[in-house]
Amino acid sequence: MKVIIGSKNPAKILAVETAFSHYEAAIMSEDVPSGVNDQPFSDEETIKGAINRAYGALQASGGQIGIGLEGGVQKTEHGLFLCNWGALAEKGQPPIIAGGARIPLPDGVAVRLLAGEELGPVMDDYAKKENIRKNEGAVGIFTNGQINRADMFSHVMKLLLGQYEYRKRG
Ligand SMILES: O=P(O)(O)OP(=O)(O)OP(=O)(O)OC[C@H]1O[C@@H](n2cnc3c(O)ncnc32)[C@H](O)[C@@H]1O
Ligand SMILES: [Mg+2]
Repeated sequence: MKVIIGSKNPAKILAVETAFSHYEAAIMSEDVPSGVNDQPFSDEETIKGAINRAYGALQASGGQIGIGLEGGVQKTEHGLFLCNWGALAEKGQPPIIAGGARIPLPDGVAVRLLAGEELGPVMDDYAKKENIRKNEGAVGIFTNGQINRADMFSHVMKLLLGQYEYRKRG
């Protein structure tokens, strides 16, 4: 089985590799457009990004499965929350979709996103580190390392793969 991830982000790639570790799967990655804003601002937009990446990866490759993982934020009455979504695409089938863990962002980060900045660079600036988005992620910083970005996307991947297996059972 050939699986293509629609991103070159190492945290996303690690999550997909971990999820498929019990499969005889060749895992590849391709930088495909999400078709949404670089900083998605709702669950709806983030899901669309994940689906677009999944089908984009499938089309780019001739593989059997395309995976799209997308990060965004969602406004709530309790503040701006991180949101993460995943999609699994198979040719001729509707997408399989799953959501990830969510936590609120501190006001100091939220105001900058609301002013139009992207979370990736804002996080590096806020935490005085580099490439957080490719490593522990915002979720890793604000959970004191309890859940990093790959862990969080690994959970999304299990939810996707489990639904895929259930579909295959018929
Ligand atoms: O290369 P791609 O796959 O695009 O990976 P990305 O890190 O940009 O991730 P997304 O496009 O899925 O995320 C949308 C935006 O949110 C940022 N982002 C999302 N989750 C993050 C996290 O946990 N830590 C830091 N930045 C994050 C990211 O840098 C983008 O600005
Ligand atoms: Mg991005």
